Parts: sequence; structure tokens; C-alpha cells
Amino acid sequence: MKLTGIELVTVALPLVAPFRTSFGTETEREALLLRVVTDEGEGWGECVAMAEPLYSSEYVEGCVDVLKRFLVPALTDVGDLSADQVGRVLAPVKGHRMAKAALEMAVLDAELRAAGTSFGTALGAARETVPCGVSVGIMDSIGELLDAVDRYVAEGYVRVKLKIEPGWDVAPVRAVRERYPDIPLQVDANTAYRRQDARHLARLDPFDLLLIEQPLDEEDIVGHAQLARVMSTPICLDESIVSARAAADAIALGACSIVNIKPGRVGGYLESRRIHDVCMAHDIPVWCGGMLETGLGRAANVALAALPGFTLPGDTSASDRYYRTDLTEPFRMDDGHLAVPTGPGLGVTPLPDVLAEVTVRSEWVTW
Ligand SMILES: CSCC[C@@H](NC(=O)CCC(=O)O)C(=O)O
Ligand SMILES: [Mg+2]
Repeated sequence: MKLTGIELVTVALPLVAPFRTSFGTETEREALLLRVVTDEGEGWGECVAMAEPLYSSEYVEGCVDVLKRFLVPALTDVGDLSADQVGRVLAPVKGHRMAKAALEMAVLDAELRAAGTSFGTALGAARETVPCGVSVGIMDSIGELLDAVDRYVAEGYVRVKLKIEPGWDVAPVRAVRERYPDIPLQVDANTAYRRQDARHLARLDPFDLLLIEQPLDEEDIVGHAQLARVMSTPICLDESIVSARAAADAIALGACSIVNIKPGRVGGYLESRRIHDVCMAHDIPVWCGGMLETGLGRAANVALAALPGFTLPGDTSASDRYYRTDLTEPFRMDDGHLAVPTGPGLGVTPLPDVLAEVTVRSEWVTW
């Protein structure tokens, strides 16, 4: 394929409700979309970086800059491009995995649309639907939390994930577990704790959690291995797992027994599949994380979540978990599951009217 043009489109979608984590509160999702034009057709990519560098070091405007100045020029030097070359061509640029992932996703989408192949088929999906977990933010009161969990359970979500932070952990988890003694339940700290909190975190063990996600700093692999020896709740890593090599190392060091795979965090869907393969080889279950994606990223995540090693429900929620109006045809849950798109490429495209409404700025990258 030959790249003939790339459009960087920054969009802003209001959230249906504020989403609070240990690192801040989101009320709208600013996201960067990539539309690549090739001699064989178009493709879409979604960059999952937040507006501010609080989940990781990347942020929307930084991604725009690194794409314009370094990543797109590197790619346009390649005459006949295929998606499986993108990672290697972009490797000389250090880091910037979310920006790279978006570019690879757009090239992969264009390639697969031209071939009439779906993301699910290309990645190796083994299922036609995937179970839906839901991520529940930190709330102002336990009553408010229970009302939210009641709504999500009534909607059919099969797994509940609670955001926690120091001062909001044992009590909310106890309240939800008492209300729902049997529901699959897990927590996510987004690195909010320190090694000296180990004994406090072990107070979560009686609640039969599926896992505790990223309790410590993303660079504290040894700390997670030490915590795993103190807690009976399985440790799951998110922010720490930036590549298949990082996954293999964390597993070898005993730092995690479950992995949250997020394609943007690891540099793309092809690296995600490599992490899936590494984890399967070590009998480590994986699940698909979320970054409040629009329907574009959600489509690709649902396809990824259908691979055989994704044995735990992911943060693959319905569109209306976050958006009153999604950028694409909305993903609607059916009996707690989402259908894996079957159309060519992502199987979805932005709805022109919605795209026009939510576009904050767009620019063509020329070369
Ligand atoms: C704004 S929080 C984004 C990162 C967070 N993501 C979620 O909690 C799930 C978000 C979603 O449902 O897309 C995580 O650390 O796992
Ligand atoms: Mg997480």
C-alpha cells in the first residue's frame, strides 16, 4: 500500500457522567483520530492518549506533534507499506507507543478494508461475542457508588471494576461485596499506593476479588512481586506492561498473575497479540483494558478481546457507558455481551454528522 495522505482529527466527546480515578476526573474525552488515505482506500486509527499526561507520559497534543514531526515522515519514506512493517519502521523513535499504535491501527484498518478482512479474523478471534465488564469511578459516597453499581448490574454487566485510592478502598469494596456476594469484582488503583501500603491492601483479601490492578508505581516491578507475596488477591498489571518483553519480565519476577492488555499502551494491536501469546505460554490470563475509546477503538478492542487467551471480562463496555452519542454506530450490550464486528477492517466508521459535531481541529499532514 502507498500512503497518500494522513488527517489528524482531534475530537471532544462529553461523558455521560464524570469519571473519577486516583489520578483525576474526566468530564469529556478529548481524543486524536487518524485517517490514512492510501492508494487502496482509507483506514482509521484512534490514539488513546488523554488530554493530559496523567495516566501515562503521552497526551493528545504531544501525540499530534510526534506524529507530524517524526512518525508520519518515517512511514512515508517506505514505498510499499504493510501494517506489519509499521512497528519496525517507527522503532527508532523512542517511546510514544500510543501515537505509534494509532498509526499502525489506521494502516492496518486500511489494509484489512482493502482485503475485505475483519480485525477479528486478522487477529485470530475465537469467539463471536465478548463479555462486558464495567469500570466504576470513585464516588462522593458509598450510597452513590451502590446506586451506580445497581444500574450497571441491571444493564447486564457481568463484571464490576471499582477504582480505588487511599481513603476509598476497603469500605466501598466491602459495601459492593455485601450487596453482590457472587458478582465477579475487581479493583484498579492506577498506581496510587506505595510498598508500605501492603498490609493495608491485604485487607481487601477477604472480599474474593478477581484481581487488584496496578496498585503500585508502573516502574515498581519488584514492589509488585513483594506485594504478591503478602496478598492472596491476584496482582494484575496495566501501566507497567508496555511490551511483550515487559510482560515476560513481570511474569518471570512474579510481579503479576494476570495482565490487562491495552493496545494503545503497548504500541498497537500486533504487539497486543504478542503479549497475549506470551501470557498464554505462561498460563497467565489476560483481559482487554479500556481508555474510554470511541466506537473506533472499541471495535478493535472487542475484536482483540475475542482471542482465546482473553479469559476474563474486559473493560469492553457498551458505548453508552461513556457516551450519549458515540462517534460510530453505538456498541449495544446484549445479555452482557458485545458482538465482535464482522465487516472489513474495524467494521465501523465515524458517522459524518457526529464527526463534524465533535471535531475540535483537524489538519492534513503533507509530505
Ligand atoms: C481515564 S482512566 C483510563 C484508564 C483506566 N481505564 C478504565 O478504568 C476503563 C475505561 C474504559 O472503560 O474504557 C485503567 O487504568 O484501566
Ligand atoms: Mg487500569
